[in-house]
Amino acid sequence: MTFLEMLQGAQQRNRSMLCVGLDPEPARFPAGLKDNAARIYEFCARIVDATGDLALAFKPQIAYFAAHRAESQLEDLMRHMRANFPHVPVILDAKRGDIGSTAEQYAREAFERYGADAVTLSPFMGFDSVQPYLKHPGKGAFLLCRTSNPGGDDLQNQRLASVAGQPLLYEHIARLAQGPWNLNGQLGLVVGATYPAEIERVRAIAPTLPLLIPGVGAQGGDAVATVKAGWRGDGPIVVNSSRAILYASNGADFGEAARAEALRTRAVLEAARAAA
Ligand SMILES: O=C(O)c1cc(=O)[nH]c(=O)n1[C@@H]1O[C@H](COP(=O)(O)O)[C@@H](O)[C@H]1O
Repeated sequence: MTFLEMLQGAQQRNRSMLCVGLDPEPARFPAGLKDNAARIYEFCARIVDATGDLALAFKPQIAYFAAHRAESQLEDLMRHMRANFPHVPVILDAKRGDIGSTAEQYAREAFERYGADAVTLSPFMGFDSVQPYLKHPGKGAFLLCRTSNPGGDDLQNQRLASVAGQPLLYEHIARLAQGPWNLNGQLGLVVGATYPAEIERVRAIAPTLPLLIPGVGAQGGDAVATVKAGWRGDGPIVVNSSRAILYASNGADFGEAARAEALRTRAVLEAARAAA
């Protein structure tokens, strides 16, 4: 099964465009787990169990595990997600980008060590830094295109005078990903929910690619505008929310609160899709 087929299957089964982001910060854990990096797995597994039937995808952010020397907990979590929610794809948010020989190792880390279904990548170093990931059949790769942060403007909104039509850099990335770089249909793009006009522009250039769209929830992106700008029947959107779900409560009811927030966000997204 390809990553795209897996996404489409989860979308239909869970009636969801919501990606639950797993960015565990022990300092924000509830009492009993708080400040204890040895409990990262436990915290995340509770969130996964509370939201797995509502999610289109899960997205663990690798830095939140590595910073606490918690890679083995991430391995356990990947196994937990696979065992309990085998139909929900897992996007490892690693934002890698390096020369081909090193990229081969990063690809093995994501797909073989952690067993991820897809990974996030920076396209900054060009196609040979992306290609090693495409040698893993059925796996997906989301290229950073128009990111959700304000500093995304610094490079992504620069005009490329040397390219026909003088596109902005993010438009050029979208064109490459929809066309010549997408050898086996494995690519998608990352576009921030904080910039709906740019989501619309990317969707026009890349009508069929899956779009990973972070920025609703804690970053204040507009979920309804996001769906309106990005959703097409043949181009799925994966709308990520991390902190708003993870820390919906800092009490013992954090799992229930995460579920309530995931339900709420999923409903907003689905209503916007029905109206689109
Ligand atoms: O690639 C990403 O996931 C990503 C790209 C982007 O442009 N903006 C962005 O916020 N992210 C990630 O998405 C998550 C957003 O988290 P919240 O703001 O807590 O929902 C974090 O893990 C970010 O690293």
